[in-house]
Amino acid sequence: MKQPYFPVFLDLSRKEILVAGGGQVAERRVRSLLLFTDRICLVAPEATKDLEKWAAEGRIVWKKRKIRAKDLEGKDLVLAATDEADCNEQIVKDCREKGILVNTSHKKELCDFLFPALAWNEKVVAGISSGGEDCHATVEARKHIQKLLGKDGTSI
Ligand SMILES: C[C@@]1(CC(=O)O)C2=NC(=C\c3[nH]c(c(CCC(=O)O)c3CC(=O)O)Cc3[nH]c(c(CC(=O)O)c3CCC(=O)O)/C=C3\N/C(=C\2)[C@@H](CCC(=O)O)[C@]3(C)CC(=O)O)/[C@H]1CCC(=O)O
Ligand SMILES: NC(=O)c1ccc[n+]([C@@H]2O[C@H](COP(=O)([O-])OP(=O)(O)OC[C@H]3O[C@@H](n4cnc5c(N)ncnc54)[C@H](O)[C@@H]3O)[C@@H](O)[C@H]2O)c1
Repeated sequence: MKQPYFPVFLDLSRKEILVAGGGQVAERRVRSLLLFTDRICLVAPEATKDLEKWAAEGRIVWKKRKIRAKDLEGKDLVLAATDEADCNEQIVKDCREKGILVNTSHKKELCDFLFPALAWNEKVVAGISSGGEDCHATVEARKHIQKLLGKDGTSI
């Protein structure tokens, strides 16, 4: 790894999270985040079936429209996951000005933090990263570690 990233384990229970975009990447990240918090706000004109379901169940708040700068107010952690690079980059810029930690799914160099793959059981949570260099290696490692932890970690 050229630049390994230091893993931190955040208490998300009092943090406000914003996810911009409602596609496959956003769904995967919300699925992971729902293990740790219910303070998730999604902003996207369209969303996948599972995201829609979580919104209907009240597990996340869904603002069904394009992102606006005002949506960042009061947020602690932001994930830009739209399919519009310009939009993601504007979100990163706005977050930097406001001192909000930001991740964007389209360009690792712009991320304050990387989104890990997760493996877990009742006692242990593992976050896995290749430092952004090889997502496939990360997925393989996640599968091995989940096996060691002895539980199917794919469902919430
Ligand atoms: C682990 C996981 C977590 C999650 O997303 O939940 C995750 N990516 C996963 C899957 C995945 N990623 C990609 C594909 C399509 C591959 C293909 O096409 O072959 C697939 C497979 C799929 O989607 O099925 C492509 C891709 N990924 C990034 C870029 C942009 C770039 O590299 O600059 C592009 C090109 C996008 C484009 O083309 O525009 C960037 C990032 N992806 C990260 C995390 C962060 C570093 C993780 C690490 O350090 O290893 C990092 C750096 C930043 C971030 O996003 O935080 C999850 C596996 C979950 C699991 O199954 O366990
Ligand atoms: N980091 C990763 O692991 C990874 C993996 C695959 C792709 N990607 C990148 O992530 C991007 C998103 O991937 P996807 O598969 O989820 O895309 P997708 O096309 O399935 O979904 C895009 C979503 O963004 C929403 N959107 C578009 N403009 C918006 C705006 N202005 N405000 C709010 N929401 C908006 C759309 O409504 C849609 O819900 C891709 O374009 C690619 O660059 C990253």
